[in-house]
Amino acid sequence: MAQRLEERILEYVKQHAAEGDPQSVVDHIDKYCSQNEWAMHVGDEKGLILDQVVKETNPTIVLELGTYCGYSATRIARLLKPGSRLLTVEMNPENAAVAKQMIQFAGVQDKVEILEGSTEVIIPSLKTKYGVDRVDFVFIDHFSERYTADTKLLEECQLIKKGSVLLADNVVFPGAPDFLEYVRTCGRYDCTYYPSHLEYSDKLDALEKAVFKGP
Ligand SMILES: O=c1[nH]cnc2c(O)cc(-c3ccc(F)cc3)c(-c3ccc(F)cc3)c12
Ligand SMILES: [Mg+2]
Repeated sequence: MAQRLEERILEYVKQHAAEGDPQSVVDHIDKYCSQNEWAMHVGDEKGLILDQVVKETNPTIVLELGTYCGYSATRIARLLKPGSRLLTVEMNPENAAVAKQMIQFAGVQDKVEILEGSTEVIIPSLKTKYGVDRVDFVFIDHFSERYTADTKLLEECQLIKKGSVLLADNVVFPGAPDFLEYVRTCGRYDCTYYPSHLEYSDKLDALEKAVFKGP
């Protein structure tokens, strides 16, 4: 029995999912975490909303804050057109190691780059170190306490331009009240609220979409 929950999830995927099939990886993570052990992936219900927003945005450069096991990176990458990239930031090295293997198994490694470190350090280095000019879509799913500061950092670093889409998980549970307040009142975002449920649970949760209108 693997020591860590995240390693048990990876093991289950490797033994049961179809290698090279991102949908199969996503489905098997959902199966394991709804039937065996709860884990904090965005999940299947909120995942369908994520899919819809990714499809309508059709992004070339995606930034994800909070990789965890690579569930949402796999979910997003499976929808990206050829030549597009997903950069995902994870500060926990053990989770990053699991995510690397998960993404490899799913066969989306050519589209996904895992950046190990904290967002406050990595975001300011995206232009210089990772050759990013702008990001078209940001999935915010790391720590709700960092949502507002990192959103302001994306603005200050001029990484988001008119039309860039932010989508934040957990705005109800655990909740991100200052983030909702900021994007809804600063005048620079068009916001949409998507009520849903906490992954693998009947607790209420929601996603917030914030489309940048420009500085
Ligand atoms: O931290 C999270 N990052 C990204 N997504 C999360 C998510 O989708 C769900 C949860 C979550 C966990 C347990 C629970 F009862 C309710 C919600 C968390 C989270 C919150 C506080 C914690 F202390 C540890 C985990 C995160
Ligand atoms: Mg989440």
